[in-house]
Amino acid sequence: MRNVKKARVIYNPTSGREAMKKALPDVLIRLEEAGFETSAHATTGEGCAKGAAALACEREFDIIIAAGGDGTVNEVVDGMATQEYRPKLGIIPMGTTNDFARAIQVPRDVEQAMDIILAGHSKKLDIGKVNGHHFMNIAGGGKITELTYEVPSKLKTALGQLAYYLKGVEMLPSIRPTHARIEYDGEVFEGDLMLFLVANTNSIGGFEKLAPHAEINDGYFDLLILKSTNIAEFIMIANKALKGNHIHDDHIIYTHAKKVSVQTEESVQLNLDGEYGGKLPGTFENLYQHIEFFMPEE
Ligand SMILES: Nc1ncnc2c1ncn2[C@@H]1O[C@H](COP(=O)(O)OP(=O)(O)OP(=O)(O)O)[C@@H](O)[C@H]1O
Repeated sequence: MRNVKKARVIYNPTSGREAMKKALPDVLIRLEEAGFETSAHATTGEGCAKGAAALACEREFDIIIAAGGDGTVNEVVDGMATQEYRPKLGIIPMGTTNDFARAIQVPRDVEQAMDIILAGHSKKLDIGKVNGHHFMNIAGGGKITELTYEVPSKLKTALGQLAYYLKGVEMLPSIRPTHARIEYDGEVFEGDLMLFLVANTNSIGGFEKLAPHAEINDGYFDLLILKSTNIAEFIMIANKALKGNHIHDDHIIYTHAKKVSVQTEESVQLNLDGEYGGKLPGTFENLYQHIEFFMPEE
């Protein structure tokens, strides 16, 4: 009997104003027409996409398609990362934030995203791991990064990314530095910092130039440490960051690293791809070319 290839679509029915509910039949038809035996899994809440992705690996699907926002892609990657067999992964960006899709040049258009998957060009990309969780874009900590998930998700949906910034500005006066020790590939920073970021891509919620040298398949993170500043300096550096000019500032350490260990005296939350990711301490490891993604040919 002919060996038919199998595709599993894992989608968040609530993301992007429920857009996938309407798009799903066409997605399934296109996959079937391309020769895939296709099935779909609608997520029901937190952790669901992770479990579905792990199962699709165990059942040896040929491809997985994650349809949703960064949260859904993160869960799918997290579910796949610990599996021995990992199918190729396609993305249909549907969320409020689709930073990772943007990083790999997958447009927020179902037809075009499907064109990319069915064209079949794929690339093995790095992902990050910390304390047993995985991330594709960015991990970070420090009082400022704790802002992002204090924005209620309803507000996030209604106002999109603007909500992050409004909340950020409102919170600025309460941002304090944190004492930390960071070891990165044999070097050490010890001192007060406002935030640290461990970036895998340069696509970070509107700040496209925050980690301007980040390459997604080189086995390295971009590590960015913002040392202690006052509010005026902080705003000045944030403005520079919009253009990528912050990396030469005296308050910034910006370098490459494969492995980064962070310890803090006080309790600091971790942010993984924009969501709460547990607490420090943590050791960030770059998993070199760990997952193969469908993406446009360069
Ligand atoms: N059926 C569901 N109902 C409610 N929440 C869900 C459902 N399925 C998944 N989720 C939650 O949605 C999160 C991912 O959202 P995703 O990133 O795909 O979309 P989004 O539009 O960016 O979401 P948000 O507006 O919350 O940022 C998952 O981590 C999960 O907790």
